[in-house]
Amino acid sequence: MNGPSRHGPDLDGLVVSGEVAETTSVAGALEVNGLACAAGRRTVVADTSFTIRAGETIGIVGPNGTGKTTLLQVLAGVRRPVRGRVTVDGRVLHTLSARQRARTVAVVAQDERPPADLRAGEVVALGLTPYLPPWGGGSPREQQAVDEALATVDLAGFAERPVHRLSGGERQRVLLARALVQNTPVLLLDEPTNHLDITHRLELLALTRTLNRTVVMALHDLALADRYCDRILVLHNGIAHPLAEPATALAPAVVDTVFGVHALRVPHPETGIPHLLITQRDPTR
Ligand SMILES: Nc1ncnc2c1ncn2[C@@H]1O[C@H](COP(=O)(O)OP(=O)(O)OP(=O)(O)O)[C@@H](O)[C@H]1O
Repeated sequence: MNGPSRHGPDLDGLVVSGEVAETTSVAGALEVNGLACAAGRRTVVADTSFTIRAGETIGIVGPNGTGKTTLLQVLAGVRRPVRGRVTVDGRVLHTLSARQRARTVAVVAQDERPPADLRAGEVVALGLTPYLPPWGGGSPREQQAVDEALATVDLAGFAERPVHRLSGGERQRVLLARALVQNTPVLLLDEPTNHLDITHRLELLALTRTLNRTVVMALHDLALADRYCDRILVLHNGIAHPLAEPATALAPAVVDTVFGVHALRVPHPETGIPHLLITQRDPTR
């Protein structure tokens, strides 16, 4: 993905139909207090409290069905918590209007499928909706924001391509571009590397660290979470472990208990940067 500016696409001061998209370099602090989340009738994450600093990249990991998506939906404000509350920069998320929320939190859901008859550029432009008056849109400035976002995710020139003619990975990157033009202080990504080839997988994770916004993402690949996240939240058996730096959150004993696999943190032979090596419990297998 092509070297983004500080905010991904350059939306600083973007004037959209008379409104200025608000950008604040230090926004996006998230406070979670006594949160309990349920899927259907079942509480999947109980009594969780943590604080995310503005600009941090946070990974949520846990085995299948432990509540990563459910927690992200609550952090996005689209699912109500059973108990507790989420605040973003001091404002209680679930009391915000839909428009205010859409200016605060952008989401790329798991396996999201935009309408097949839209073009890629139209999908990205949906991210500008929170800044538009009714029936607004389509100005050259907005088109420029869409084109810049597409270039950021390495899809320059794809604006006119119908969504049904995109590959799974290209569609995933279009959805990320939509979230980038939304220009929110908080970005929530549910398994964002699904469908991506290894190049775009690594580029996406590197990109999240250059956006100067708070990124919270559910990830299955523990080695990538370890490498690219400032801190990690591990979900297991209905509880969230304390939010901690990767070396603590994914210590070998924790990985063994939660995932039943063997973890070893080894320095990369060329760079010396620690990498998490995951094998079955019997490392010879
Ligand atoms: N609408 C629903 N009604 C009842 N139970 C649900 C509903 N949606 C999800 N669940 C259950 O809630 C639990 C948490 O689901 P969730 O999708 O949040 O987990 P996850 O950690 O994201 O899983 P995965 O890693 O498989 O994507 C699972 O046991 C799931 O079966």
